[in-house]
Amino acid sequence: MPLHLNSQSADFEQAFTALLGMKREDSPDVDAIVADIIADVRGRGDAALIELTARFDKMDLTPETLRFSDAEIDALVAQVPAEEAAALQLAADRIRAYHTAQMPQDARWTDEAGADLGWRWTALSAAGLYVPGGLASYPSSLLMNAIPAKVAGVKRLAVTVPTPGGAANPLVLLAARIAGVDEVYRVGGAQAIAALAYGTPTIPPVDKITGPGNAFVAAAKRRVFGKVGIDMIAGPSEILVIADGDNNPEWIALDLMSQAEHDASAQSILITDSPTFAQAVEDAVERLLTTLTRADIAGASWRDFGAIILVRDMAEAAALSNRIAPEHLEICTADPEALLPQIEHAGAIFLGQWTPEAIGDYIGGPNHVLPTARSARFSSGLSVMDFLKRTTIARMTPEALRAIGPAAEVLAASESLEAHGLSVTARLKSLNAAP
Ligand SMILES: NC(=O)c1ccc[n+]([C@@H]2O[C@H](COP(=O)([O-])OP(=O)(O)OC[C@H]3O[C@@H](n4cnc5c(N)ncnc54)[C@H](O)[C@@H]3O)[C@@H](O)[C@H]2O)c1
Ligand SMILES: N[C@H](CO)Cc1c[nH]c[nH+]1
Ligand SMILES: [Zn+2]
Repeated sequence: MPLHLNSQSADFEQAFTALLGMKREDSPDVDAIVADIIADVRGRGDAALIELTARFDKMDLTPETLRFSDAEIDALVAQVPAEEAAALQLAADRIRAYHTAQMPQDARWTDEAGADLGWRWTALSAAGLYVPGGLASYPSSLLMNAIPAKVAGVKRLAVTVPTPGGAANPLVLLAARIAGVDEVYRVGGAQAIAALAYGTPTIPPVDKITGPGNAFVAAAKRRVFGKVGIDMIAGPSEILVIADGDNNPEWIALDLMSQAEHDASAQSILITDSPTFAQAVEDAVERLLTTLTRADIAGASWRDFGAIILVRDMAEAAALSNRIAPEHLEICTADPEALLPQIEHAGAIFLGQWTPEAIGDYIGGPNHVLPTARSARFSSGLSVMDFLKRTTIARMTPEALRAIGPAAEVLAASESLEAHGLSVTARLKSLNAAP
């Protein structure tokens, strides 16, 4: 049974705070292992990659076979059924269009002092994308990471994917091809992250690493941060549905289960003002859990981390949602647009009963790599901005320097930084000396 909370009950605040503080991830002590793996890859390059891949992925590689050849990618891509290829292509087109609209503008203007100011955006030179191996690998996640990078203008994009026992997912290779990535390596885990960050003779280093992975991958990303940029450390998936009583309980139950089936540590929460509807959704979930393929995972997630919260009205629902700051928020009310301005913290918002969260996972256009574990309070989902840098630009004319330079001299003196002040003074003197 999921947790049941009622905003009117005396112990609500205590129970809700406990819900917010729930620990949903094991953090096994992998850091020492990862530190050794990174040092090994830095020291021995490809030889370490080959040895670690034989140990962890039961696969024999040579420097020549670390990278998928074009012919190997062709052969795998040819195995993908036409219907799946068409769906992946449509997803890619829509994700590309959405992220193209996201591109920020350069700016340049002259202010009242005559100073020419602005900024410009430029892409990272090279990015690395980690794609988790085995059954956990999602071709949709490859598109969600690679397409924003391409749209931003990243010239080189390298993908690493473990292929345990030699098995590769053809859809992942097709997704790479559709996204325009042809540099794909058969390495995984901390060794892949180390190779992307520090480079080996076969894998040139990148500037930023994105993509999800297990505890070893996450620990390695934390360790290489600083040497390279990283996106975020994604936690188990979350969905919060705010729904009034005028919804189909079966649909809402499916939406809750759509994230529960990702991971036994995922979290699905329903907030509603209707006790009858709450009961109907709970009954619908129980029915679903007798048929869903991944009922074991979804059931564990619902039982251990699921919650149903009864509130007085939708304003209260919005306030609680803001405290939860969910990765995904569905607003299934008569007028979702009316509630939207009250929502301050959510990774992605889905409005109305015709917008199941799964549309956002695959085909809507927005990115599905989103902040989890309440980090939507201070961060956003993956976007073109993750692959761009903003550089400021300033140009003074003599008039502008005359107008604002003296204040710089004063501030430099106040910080006892003589050369700073003199660099302005020298120019002002030359201006004053000019006939
Ligand atoms: N979009 C998403 O957020 C998303 C998508 C897919 C998967 N995931 C997550 O990715 C993870 C997939 O995990 P996975 O393990 O199947 O694949 P993975 O690719 O993350 O990890 C496989 C690698 O882990 C390393 N490894 C395994 N055991 C090790 C050990 N004892 N010591 C050192 N290294 C070891 C190996 O190098 C192996 O190649 C899951 O946690 C899943 O939740 C998230
Ligand atoms: N919902 C996941 C992120 O929270 C992304 C995903 C990939 N495939 C299906 N769903
Ligand atoms: Zn999903």
